[in-house]
Amino acid sequence: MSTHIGAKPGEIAERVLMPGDPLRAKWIAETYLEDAKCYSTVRGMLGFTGRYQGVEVSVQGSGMGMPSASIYAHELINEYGVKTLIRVGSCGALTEELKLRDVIAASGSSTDSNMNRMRFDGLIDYAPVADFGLLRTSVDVAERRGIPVRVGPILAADAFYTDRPDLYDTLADYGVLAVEMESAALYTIAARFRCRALTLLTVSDHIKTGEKTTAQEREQTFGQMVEIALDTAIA
Ligand SMILES: O=P(O)(O)O[C@H]1O[C@H](CO)[C@@H](O)[C@H]1O
Ligand SMILES: O=c1cc[nH]c(=O)[nH]1
Repeated sequence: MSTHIGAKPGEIAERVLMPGDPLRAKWIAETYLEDAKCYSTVRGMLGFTGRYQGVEVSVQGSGMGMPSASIYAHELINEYGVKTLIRVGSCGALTEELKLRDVIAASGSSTDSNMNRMRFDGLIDYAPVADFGLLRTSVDVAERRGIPVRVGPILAADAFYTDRPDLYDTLADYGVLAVEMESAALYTIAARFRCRALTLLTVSDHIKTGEKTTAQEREQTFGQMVEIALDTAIA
């Protein structure tokens, strides 16, 4: 096992879906994977491997925020040989062009996190981006399934609760669609270790209208996003 994942070598597939919520990981495994087996319960951050349309796929909870997600992405890639990571998360919409439950494919991820400033010595504003092949496949897959997907940039924020909602409006003026808390770190780590990463999101909250889904809905009802992620993972 690695420091934070209790799997033996070979128990994790090369393709991994990564929700923040470990119970969403359980729901995905139980709903979509054949012969799903739990390979890790360390810290309650559940991980499962099973088969989707005959292909081995794993689902690993990553926790909330970039420090937590970075640990799982790093260990999955460097200790378990994972090559493809697709985050399946919830997000807050920053623009009224989006509504609750819309699905987003995040082409790029701005961030207020200091993690990359440290990485690049404060000298470069690195631009974390999705793997183009995965992004393109996800759009094709969604089209085939008849699921509308909005492709565009998002914000990966350190804080869920902000004192600066005005910055969200400014970002929306620059085309940023939504806010979540992991994608910039995921894209950066995947680039660093030459893996492929994509973030798919479902709008769980609307920052402009105040509408929101329940915790149970965030855990168990974002099926369209998961179906796009699984089809993309095995393509
Ligand atoms: O639903 P998940 O994947 O956890 O994603 C979003 O939800 C959490 C905040 O509620 C953060 O992790 C954010 O990125
Ligand atoms: O990070 C997140 C996730 C969902 N909704 C938000 O407002 N922020």
